[in-house]
Amino acid sequence: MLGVIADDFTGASDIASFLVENGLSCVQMNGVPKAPLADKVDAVVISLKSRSNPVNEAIEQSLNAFNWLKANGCSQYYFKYCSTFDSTEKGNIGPVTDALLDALNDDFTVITPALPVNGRTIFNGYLFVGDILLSESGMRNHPITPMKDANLMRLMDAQSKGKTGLVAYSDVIQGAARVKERFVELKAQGYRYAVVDAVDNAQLAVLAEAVADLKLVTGGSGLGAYMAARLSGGQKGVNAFIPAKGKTVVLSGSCSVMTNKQVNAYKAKAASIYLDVESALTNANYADELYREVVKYLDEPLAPMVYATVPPEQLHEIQAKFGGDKASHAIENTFAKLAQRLKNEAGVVNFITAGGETSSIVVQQLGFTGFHIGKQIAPGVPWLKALDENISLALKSGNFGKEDFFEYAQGMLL
Ligand SMILES: Nc1ncnc2c1ncn2[C@@H]1O[C@H](COP(=O)(O)OP(=O)(O)OP(=O)(O)O)[C@@H](O)[C@H]1O
Ligand SMILES: O=C(O)[C@@H](O)C(=O)CO
Repeated sequence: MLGVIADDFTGASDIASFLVENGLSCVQMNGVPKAPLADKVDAVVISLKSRSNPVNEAIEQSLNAFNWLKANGCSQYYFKYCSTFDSTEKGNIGPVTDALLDALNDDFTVITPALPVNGRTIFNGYLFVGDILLSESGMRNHPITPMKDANLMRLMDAQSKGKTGLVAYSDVIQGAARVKERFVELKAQGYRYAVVDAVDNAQLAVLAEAVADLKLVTGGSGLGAYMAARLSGGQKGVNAFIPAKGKTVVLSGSCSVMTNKQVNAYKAKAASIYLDVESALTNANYADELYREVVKYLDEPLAPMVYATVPPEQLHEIQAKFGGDKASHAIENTFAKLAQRLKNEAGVVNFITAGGETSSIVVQQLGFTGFHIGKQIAPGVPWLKALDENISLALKSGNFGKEDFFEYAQGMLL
C-alpha cells in the first residue's frame, strides 16, 4: 500500500484524485486517524496542515502520519508538497523530507514538484509555471510562502541537511535504467536528494519506474499519478461519484492569480460577499454577520461566495497594515466559524473552497474523519464526499481550475 503524507488539504485531494484516476482505490484521511484503517485500499492519503507551521510542528505531524501509515501496512511513502514548492528558507519541505528519510533509515530521495498538466515543469533543476520561472510567476507574491527563486537545488539546499543534485533531462529521456544509474552516481558523490527534470508526462512515466524501489518519494501530484498508473497496470478509475445538488457555498481565501480571475468571473454571476480583514481582526461577531448575509442567498440558482481574495497590490497593503500572519489567521478563523454555522444551522451540503490553507482550516473545523474521492472538476481538484456525513466538498488549490471553476463545479452536481 502506498502511504501519502500531504502538507495541505487541497494538495491531498489533488494527489488522491490522480491516484484514483489512475486505477488505485484510495481514501483521504483528515489528519492522522485515531482508529486503524477501516477499508482495504491501495493507497491512503493523509492531509495535514503542515506547510506553513513552525518546522518542529510540521515534523511532528508528518512523523505521526508516517507511523500511522506504517502501522496500517504501507510499504512505500510519498511526501506530497505543492507543485510550486511552497516553502520558506527554513522549510518545511526540507526538514520534513529529512525526518521521513531518518524514520525510514534511508538516505536518498527525489524532489519532483512537476505537474505538466497544470503547467509546472522542471528543466535544469529550474521550476517553471507555464512558460515563466516560478520566481517570475504570481507565486512571488504569495501571502505566506513567496517564491523568489526557481532553482530547486538552491531551494532545497537552503532548508535541508544534505546536498541536492540533478538528474537532467538528457538523462531522463534515456529511460529508467539511466535515471537509476544517476541515483547511484549522485549518492556516491554524497548527494541526499535528486531534483529530476520533467518537462512533460513522458519523463514522469520514466521516473515512476525509476523510483519503484525507493522507500520515500517526494513531489507534487504529477509523479504520484504515474506511480499509480504503474501500480495499477495502466487501469483507469471507475465509479468516481458526482455529488447531488443542494445548498452550496463558495469560500475563497486564496490570492493566487487564477483565484483572482475565478472570483472576478463569479462575482459577475452570483451573490458575493467580501470578507474584510479589518473586521475579521476587530469584530468578534464578524463571522455571525457574514452568516446572516450568506443565508439570504442560499436558494439562488448559483451559490453565494464569500471571498477574501484580493490582487497583489491590495494584499501587500493589507499585510503592511495588519501583519501577514495576523491577517491570515483572522481570515482563516472567520472562514472556519462561518463554515461551521453554514453546515450546522443552514444545512449547507456542498462546500467549494479555494486555497490550501483556507481549505485545510475549513475542513478541520467541520471535523470530518476523511473523504471518498469523486470525479475531477479540473485536473487535481476532485469532488470529495465525507466518510461519515452526507457533505461534499471541492478543495481547490490556489492556481488550479479554469476561470469558470466555481460555476462549472456547481454545473456538475446531479
Ligand atoms: N485579503 C487578504 N489579506 C491578507 N491575507 C489574505 C487575504 N486573503 C487571503 N489571505 C490569506 O492568504 C493565505 C492564502 O493561502 P491559501 O493556501 O489559502 O491559498 P493559496 O496559497 O493560493 O492556495 P494553495 O496553497 O492551494 O496554492 C491564507 O492564509 C489567507 O487567509
Ligand atoms: O501541488 C499543487 O499545486 C497543489 O496540490 C497544492 O499543493 C496547492 O496547495
